[in-house]
Amino acid sequence: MNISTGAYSDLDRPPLREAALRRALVVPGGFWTDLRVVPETGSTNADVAAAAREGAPEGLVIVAERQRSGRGRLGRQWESPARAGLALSVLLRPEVPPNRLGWLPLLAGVALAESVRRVARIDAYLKWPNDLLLQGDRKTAGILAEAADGAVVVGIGLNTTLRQEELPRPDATSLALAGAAVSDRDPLLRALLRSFAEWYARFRDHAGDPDASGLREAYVFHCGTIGRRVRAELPGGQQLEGLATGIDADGRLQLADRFEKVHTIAAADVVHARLDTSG
Ligand SMILES: O=C(O)CCCC[C@@H]1SC[C@@H]2NC(=O)N[C@@H]21
Repeated sequence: MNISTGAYSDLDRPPLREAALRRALVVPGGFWTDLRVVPETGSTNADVAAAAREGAPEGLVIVAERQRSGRGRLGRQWESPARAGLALSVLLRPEVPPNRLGWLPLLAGVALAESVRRVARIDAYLKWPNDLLLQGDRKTAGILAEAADGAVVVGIGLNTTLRQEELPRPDATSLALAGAAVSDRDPLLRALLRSFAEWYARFRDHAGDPDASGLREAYVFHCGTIGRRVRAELPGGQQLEGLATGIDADGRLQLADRFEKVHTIAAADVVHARLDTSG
C-alpha cells in the first residue's frame, strides 16, 4: 500500500465482512442483539434513533460503509468516505441514575482507545471528552452521544484509511496516515464492540458508579488532557484557560485557572497547549 502517493485501490478498502462480524458478536447471552452493515446512509445516529423510537432493543448496532451527512459534536459534520473508516452507532437503554449518563460517551472513548491501541498497535489517547488523538494531537476518531426517546444512541467515527486530501481539517489524520501497524476495519470493529460491551456491563452492574466499575481510572489512564494546560472553548463563546486536574463523578472536566479556582466543565471544545519539547 502506497499512502504517500495516494495510490489506493479497492483492495486497500475491502467491504466489512458482515456475516463474520455477526457470527463473532451477535451471540446467545451476549450484549449485541443485532448488527447491520448498510452500504450507505445519511447518518447511523439518525438510523439508530429511528429504530429506538420504534422500540428496538438495547444492543442494536448499525454500521455504514459510507455516510452522506454524518453528524459531529457541537453541530459539526463528520466525513465518512466509502470504506475509509468505521461509522457506527449503538443503541443503549441504560438503567443508571440520570447524572451518570454523561459517562456513556467517555465509556465509548475508553473502548475506542483500548481497541485502537491493541489492534492498530499505535499510541492513541483521548482528548476530553472523547476525541481520539494520535501523535502530535491529530484527531482520528470522534464520538457523538444523543438521546432518543429515553434511549441513548452512541455514534463512533474512526478514520482508518482516509488520505490527507479526504480529511476535513489539517489537524485530522487516519490510522494509515499515522503509520498504524493495522488499519483493517473488521478486527478493529470486533475489538471495539467487545471492549464496549465489557465496559458497559461493568458500568451498568455498578449502577453507573465510575469508581466501583473502574471506569474513571481507565478513562484517566487513556486521557491525554489530564495534567495538561488547556483552553476550553465553552458553547456560549466564553473561553477558560488553565490546568486540567481531573474528571468529576459525573464525567465533567475539572480545570484550575491561574488563581487556582477550579471550574467544572460539562461541554466544551478543549485545545491542548503545545508541549514544550525544548528541554
Ligand atoms: O467528533 C465528533 O464531532 C463526533 C463525530 C461522530 C461521528 C459518528 S460517525 C457514526 C455516527 N453517525 C453520525 O452521524 N455521527 C456518528
